[in-house]
Amino acid sequence: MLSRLQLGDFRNYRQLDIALSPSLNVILGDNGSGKTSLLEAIYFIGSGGRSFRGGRLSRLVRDGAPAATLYAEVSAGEKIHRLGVRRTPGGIDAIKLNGETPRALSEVAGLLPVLALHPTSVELVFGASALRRRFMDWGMFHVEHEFMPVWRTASAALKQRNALLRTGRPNPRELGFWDQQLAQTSDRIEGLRRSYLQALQSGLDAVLSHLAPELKIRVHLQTGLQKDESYADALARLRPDDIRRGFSQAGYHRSDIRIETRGVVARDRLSRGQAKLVAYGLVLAQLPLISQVGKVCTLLVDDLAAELDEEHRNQMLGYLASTGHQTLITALDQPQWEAVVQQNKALRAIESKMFHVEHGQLRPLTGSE
Ligand SMILES: Nc1ncnc2c1ncn2[C@@H]1O[C@H](COP(=O)(O)OP(=O)(O)OP(=O)(O)O)[C@@H](O)[C@H]1O
Repeated sequence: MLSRLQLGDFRNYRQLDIALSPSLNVILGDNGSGKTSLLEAIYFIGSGGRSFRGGRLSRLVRDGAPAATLYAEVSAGEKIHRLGVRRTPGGIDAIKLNGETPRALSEVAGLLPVLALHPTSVELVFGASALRRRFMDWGMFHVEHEFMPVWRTASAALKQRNALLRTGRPNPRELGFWDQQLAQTSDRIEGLRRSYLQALQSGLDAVLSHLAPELKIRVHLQTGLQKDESYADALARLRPDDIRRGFSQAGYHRSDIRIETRGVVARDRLSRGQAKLVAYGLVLAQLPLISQVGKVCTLLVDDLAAELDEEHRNQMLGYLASTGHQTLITALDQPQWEAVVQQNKALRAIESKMFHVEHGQLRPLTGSE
């Protein structure tokens, strides 16, 4: 988990140095003060250099500054890892982990598992399949040690096959070889994804029973294969069309999670508010799976009050207090937050730290300051 974070010239933070609680951290501040930017910095470190709010990553660097710097101390059991990253508007130009220089930030993505609940999380239900694939592969990356090597082989096979297809006249023997590689690795990845989704389903049932018992949701792997078809069959069937189009239409890279409610695809049935609850439920369902492999997640929760009605928000906060994972949550003001805490026994019981941000300046708050 993240024990300390320092920022330099990141968004509206000229300088920041924050020591975090291993359980709950509440970030208070007016609109535009820098709450989301703080969560975004943590997400950037844990996700291999991504942002959860879209837009151009070059904007992460404070206006007028040459580069943003991020430094994190991540504790894992007794050990503390020290990670420093510098990002210019053009890209990441320096990374240091415990004095060594990794090739890419994605290489150290296992260090700090981060999950975020934010206004665009709902896209997990309504958005493109790539988001759901990334979501399930994130979980498998952290809990299934076999996943990453198979995924790398599959991704290399896909690249080679697509390059051959793009020539327009691929050598059949060469294509046959890559077909076999892609089919085998896709079968293995889908097997892992199926087991993962089964485990995720149990987590989802448990979360939704707290959060929104009225919602009944099932998740399945959707492969795009025809009935009883293998990947080898599908690649053979689609081969002439793949050659015409110049890319592979079957494989692990085309799968999706089918999210259903009472037998209907969820995106065609749920209201936006319900879909938000389902998206949050899916994200939170990953937590027990991460716990099972002895890891702790850092959960970033942005703007919950704006996203959920009071009843669901309180249920959600009660649930968040019980996960055992490190949580950062943003809220507008202290009286509002304290009123929420008053209503919520689980929140009162958990050890927490509170911070106030104003114009990119953060200070710790204590008690009823
Ligand atoms: N590259 C940048 N350089 C300087 N300031 C920036 C940069 N990018 C964003 N900002 C500013 O940083 C401020 C903080 O934005 P942030 O989204 O973190 O606020 P917030 O506290 O989450 O607000 P809200 O409650 O409205 O969501 C905003 O005023 C924004 O205009």
